[in-house]
Amino acid sequence: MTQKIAVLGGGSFGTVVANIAATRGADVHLWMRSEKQLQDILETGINTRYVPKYPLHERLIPTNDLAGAVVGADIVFMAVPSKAFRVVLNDAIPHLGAETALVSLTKGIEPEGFRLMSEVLEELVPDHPIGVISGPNLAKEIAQGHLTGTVVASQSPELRNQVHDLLSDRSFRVYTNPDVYGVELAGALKNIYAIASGMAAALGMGENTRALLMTRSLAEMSRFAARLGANPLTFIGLAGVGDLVVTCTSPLSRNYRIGQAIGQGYNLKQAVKQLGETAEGVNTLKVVKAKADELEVYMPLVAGLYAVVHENEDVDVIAQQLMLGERASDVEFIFDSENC
Ligand SMILES: NC(=O)C1=CN([C@@H]2O[C@H](COP(=O)(O)OP(=O)(O)OC[C@H]3O[C@@H](n4cnc5c(N)ncnc54)[C@H](OP(=O)(O)O)[C@@H]3O)[C@@H](O)[C@H]2O)C=CC1
Ligand SMILES: O=C(CO)COP(=O)(O)O
Repeated sequence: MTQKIAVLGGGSFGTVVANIAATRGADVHLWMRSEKQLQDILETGINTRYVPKYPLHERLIPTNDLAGAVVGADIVFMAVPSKAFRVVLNDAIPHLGAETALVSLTKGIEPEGFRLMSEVLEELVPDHPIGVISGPNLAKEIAQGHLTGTVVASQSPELRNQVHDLLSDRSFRVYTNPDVYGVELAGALKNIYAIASGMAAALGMGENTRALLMTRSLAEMSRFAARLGANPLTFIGLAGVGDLVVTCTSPLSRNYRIGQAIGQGYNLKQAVKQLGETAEGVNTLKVVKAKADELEVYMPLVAGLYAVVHENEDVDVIAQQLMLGERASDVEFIFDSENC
């Protein structure tokens, strides 16, 4: 039987995931709040605002009727920014079927209570199968057909297989992982370091410096994640290293572009306005800085970036302090295991 899929959020990632599912034979309802955007897609067959030049499959039905999109859906994919996640989910809940699975595509953290999106799902729809998707997935590259790998994480093997079968195609490879928290945390945290990398690029860093920054970012994010109970090994997979590499090197990443703009001398407000799209890392930086302070986790890159982005400290001064002040152990999990 043909699956019914709902994707809530008509931005760049929601649109490409919806289109892949439609191309794979599902009936896909792509919900967006904007009437103007809906009319544009109905007229042109393209989401010109978010993914121009990407023709949408005829099985993809754009809509702004949330109830109609969700009713009878086998899977609901949540593709709105984290700040809108809870509100949109609450609106969807009365229309969910008893068996409907929910999968988050969102890479952010709710500030109140430091909740990841899977935790919001667990809180609000505890009886439904839930999962997350994360990985090196620049939406615009997926739209161009570049070979891409993603990770679906869920504690339900059935849901992992269902999403794998739904979305796998010649250019989109789906890998699976049971570590929901680690996969999701990696996707949220790397946005912070993408901002740092964009900033360093604007300041003229060399390739040695880029390698240093990315490797120390990985050390810092896995240290934080391990403290919160995630499996640090998840961070060497696609959702960790993979996503860190792509967002720390590509100007297609919106977080990287925020960093670039700040490195060029714009303030945060100007950088965000110029971007005009979602850059989750700006808020994630705030939330993670507060959590790291609370838990006393050593995160010098987060602390330095926070000072520049949110406290207007001078970027050159902080950049110098950062690398000079860092602790000198390379792979600290080795030291931990040797009890040094
Ligand atoms: N783009 C990418 O390459 C990837 C993005 N992600 C993650 O996916 C999530 C969504 O990002 P992305 O698609 O890129 O974002 P975009 O900025 O491209 O689009 C955001 C979408 O969410 C909608 N939206 C925003 N606020 C609300 C709200 N309160 N109620 C309803 N709809 C709302 C916007 O509608 P409107 O246009 O009306 O404002 C728009 O359709 C983020 O967490 C991001 O980190 C994950 C992997 C890849
Ligand atoms: O998460 C992404 C790629 O995997 C998208 O990154 P940005 O949100 O920085 O564009």
